[in-house]
Amino acid sequence: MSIPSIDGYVVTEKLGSGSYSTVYKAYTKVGARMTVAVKCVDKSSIKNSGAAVDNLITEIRLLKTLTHPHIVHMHNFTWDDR
Ligand SMILES: Nc1ncnc2c1ncn2[C@@H]1O[C@H](COP(=O)(O)OP(=O)(O)OP(=O)(O)O)[C@@H](O)[C@H]1O
Repeated sequence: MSIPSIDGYVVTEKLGSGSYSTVYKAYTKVGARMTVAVKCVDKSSIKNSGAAVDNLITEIRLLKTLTHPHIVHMHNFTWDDR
């Protein structure tokens, strides 16, 4: 996946990748430049796998609710065409 364009963020480099995702380093455009990790899941990579879609939705649902110093905090979630 090429470096994605994401509203509100300047994406600077690739940090790593998982089974269905690529994670990028980015910072917020507005206000203090908060550095974040942006996890991008390519829809085409999961469209034929019901289990992968279920896992993704579970991950999003859990990360929305979990607050713990040893668990990464999800600030934002969005869909786009890809
Ligand atoms: N918050 C983060 N900060 C820095 N690097 C990260 C962060 N989150 C993920 N990464 C990097 O991106 C890689 C892939 O992240 P991802 O969350 O998809 O991994 P995973 O959950 O281990 O993969 P899988 O989906 O295969 O289980 C990680 O191994 C790590 O190198």
